[in-house]
Amino acid sequence: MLSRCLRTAPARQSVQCMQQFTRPSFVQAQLRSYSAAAPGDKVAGFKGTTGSDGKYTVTLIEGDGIGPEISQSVKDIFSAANVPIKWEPVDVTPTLKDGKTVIPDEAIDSIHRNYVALKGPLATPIGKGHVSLNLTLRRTFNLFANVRPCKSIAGYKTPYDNVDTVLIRENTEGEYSGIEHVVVDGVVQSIKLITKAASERVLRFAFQYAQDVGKPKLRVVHKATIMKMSDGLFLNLARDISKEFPNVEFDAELLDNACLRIVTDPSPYADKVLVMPNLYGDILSDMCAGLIGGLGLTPSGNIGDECSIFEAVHGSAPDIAGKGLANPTALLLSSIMMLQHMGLYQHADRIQAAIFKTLAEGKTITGDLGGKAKTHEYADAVIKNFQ
Ligand SMILES: NC(=O)C1=CN([C@@H]2O[C@H](COP(=O)(O)OP(=O)(O)OC[C@H]3O[C@@H](n4cnc5c(N)ncnc54)[C@H](O)[C@@H]3O)[C@@H](O)[C@H]2O)C=CC1
Ligand SMILES: O=C(O)CCC(=O)C(=O)O
Ligand SMILES: [Mg+2]
Repeated sequence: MLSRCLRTAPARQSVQCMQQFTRPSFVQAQLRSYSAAAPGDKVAGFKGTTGSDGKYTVTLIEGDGIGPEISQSVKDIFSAANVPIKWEPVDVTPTLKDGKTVIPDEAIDSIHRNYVALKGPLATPIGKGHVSLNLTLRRTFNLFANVRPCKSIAGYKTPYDNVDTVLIRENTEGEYSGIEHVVVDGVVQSIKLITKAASERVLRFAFQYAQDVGKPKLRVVHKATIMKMSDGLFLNLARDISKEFPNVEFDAELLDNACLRIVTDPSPYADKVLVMPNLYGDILSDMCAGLIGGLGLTPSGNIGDECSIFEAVHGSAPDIAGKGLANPTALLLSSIMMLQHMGLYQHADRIQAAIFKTLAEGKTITGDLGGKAKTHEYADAVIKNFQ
């Protein structure tokens, strides 16, 4: 890719091309070409290295609610598959420092050290209490792009069997900036912050992603008719950056229309990557999950230049927590994205094949999919399906 960039880019773009080249390996990983990770090897983009035991260390945040149950499934399956990683569990229970919510230094240091983490869902109190730890982690590590793929599961019947969307959500600002204040009693203001820097960063990532994964159409989902300045800036920057990617077809669609059209007929979205400001990606990704069978099935990757954190799209599911009812597939598929990011393609492919086989058989699936299996029974079935 670097040589292509240097060949085709005008001088003013060469710095950008270098930045593209140093983007995390997740994009390249999605090409699914196998690359062996030997002890000490450096996989392009992912900076972690194996220890003397030949294993990578990965930070594990088990999370709240169903988090420990679904994390256990990932641990059991990885252990049965002999994946060469060691988990480093960390506690992210927040503390107050100078009036601000902070995540313990040990957890932050662990992610900095390992460059990669798998995270269970973290609950956020409604209306008051600490700020979202999920957002805090994304901001702390500058995880600027949240990649949320959503694909129909073979054998699991839903109204459409051809859903294949990839949403890339700006992950550090927008409506999630958390800048809110009382203007006068009874009037509050919440600021949607859109910056050129953060927008350009996620847009370039999205164009590059679309090009690399063979979905060479990028669509910006926006509401620049109403938010003329904020979404307008995002959209205009996308138009400008599209000129750097002549091989990627670019267009734009209003958010409300995109919602209507995806639920009416998802097939025109299968050859595109969608990129959008933060809140739109949050909502649209839950909506797409609904089309394939629910939140128990959709993974995500929070991608940064240094570190990346992989997590399910769903939350802590307090309604089913502690009962062994949770579907661990979403976190498992997130861990597959993580393995691809780390260059461990063979392990990723093997586990992924076993997951899809188990779901397609339909004998040992969890209650959200109409089955009767407990979380651990489903995990055991996945292990039995290893080739
Ligand atoms: N990235 C994260 O860590 C996220 C955290 N949250 C937090 O999670 C908490 C609960 O949020 P909710 O709105 O209830 O959303 P939720 O995603 O936790 O649950 C929504 C519905 O989906 C079901 N569900 C979710 N995951 C499932 C799974 N793996 N298997 C089977 N069913 C599953 C739940 O039982 C519930 O009926 C909140 O405190 C919220 O702030 C919400 C979304 C993302
Ligand atoms: O942090 C939270 O409480 C919710 C985050 C969320 O919904 C998401 O990341 O999709
Ligand atoms: Mg959400």
